[in-house]
Amino acid sequence: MTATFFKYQGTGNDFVLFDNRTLFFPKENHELVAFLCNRGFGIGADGLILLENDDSYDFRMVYYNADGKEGSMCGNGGRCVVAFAQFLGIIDEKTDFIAVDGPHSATVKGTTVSLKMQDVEELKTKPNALYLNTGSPHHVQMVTNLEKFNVAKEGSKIRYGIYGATGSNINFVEQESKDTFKVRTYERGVEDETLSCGTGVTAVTLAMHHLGKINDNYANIKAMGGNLKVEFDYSDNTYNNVHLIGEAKQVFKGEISW
Ligand SMILES: N[C@@H](CCC[C@H](N)C(=O)O)C(=O)O
Repeated sequence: MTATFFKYQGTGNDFVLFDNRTLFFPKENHELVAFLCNRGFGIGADGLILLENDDSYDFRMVYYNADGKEGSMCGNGGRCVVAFAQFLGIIDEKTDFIAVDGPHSATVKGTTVSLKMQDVEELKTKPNALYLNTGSPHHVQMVTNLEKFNVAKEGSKIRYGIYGATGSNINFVEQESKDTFKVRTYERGVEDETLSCGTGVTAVTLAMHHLGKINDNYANIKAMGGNLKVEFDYSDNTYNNVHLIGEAKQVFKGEISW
């Protein structure tokens, strides 16, 4: 069959998107998803997102990692699917949608999307690191000289060595100033470093607050593919009103046959 696809990116985390409101996409064909995400043989992306109808929300987001398997929540993908929903005329500037980790609200202003993430209660201490779930599982580790750090090698070692078959996304972070952090992420399901990871920079921000490295209720994050801001409130040992804010852009539209 031949289908129209859209390519979006959020700070360099890139996705193939399909409007699947007619449910045409063969969702159980994981080899097809991996092919579409393949940078040599397919369209090329870190993940694939289906926008579908939902009875209770504006739309449903279904997310697959580049390996073809359905993933946990994708923060940058969430921002991209909100921009896509606006492009399709499903929403205006505000939305409530449903994803694998539950409901999300979001607002769009120009190309900037602010996405509300799940509340976070539990941060686990690991040797030299913290582990938390922001919709996806994340290991957060501070390093020095992040620019020279071998993220792919060290990330893969930790992802398989510490977290076993289920795995985790692995974030390396270096503080640049009072409220600004540089972050590089090894993504599970891509099994490589990506240019940015939304649930990852969210996890980094909450972890940095937990470690007393942030005094205010926000952090500016410099990912490899651009800048993001994470805002949050903290009360009763819970991080709530967590927002991931940054650009999400349509890159191109095309047709693909399989
Ligand atoms: N790129 C994503 C994270 C996607 C989820 C992840 N790779 C997983 O399933 O573990 C983001 O922006 O949050």
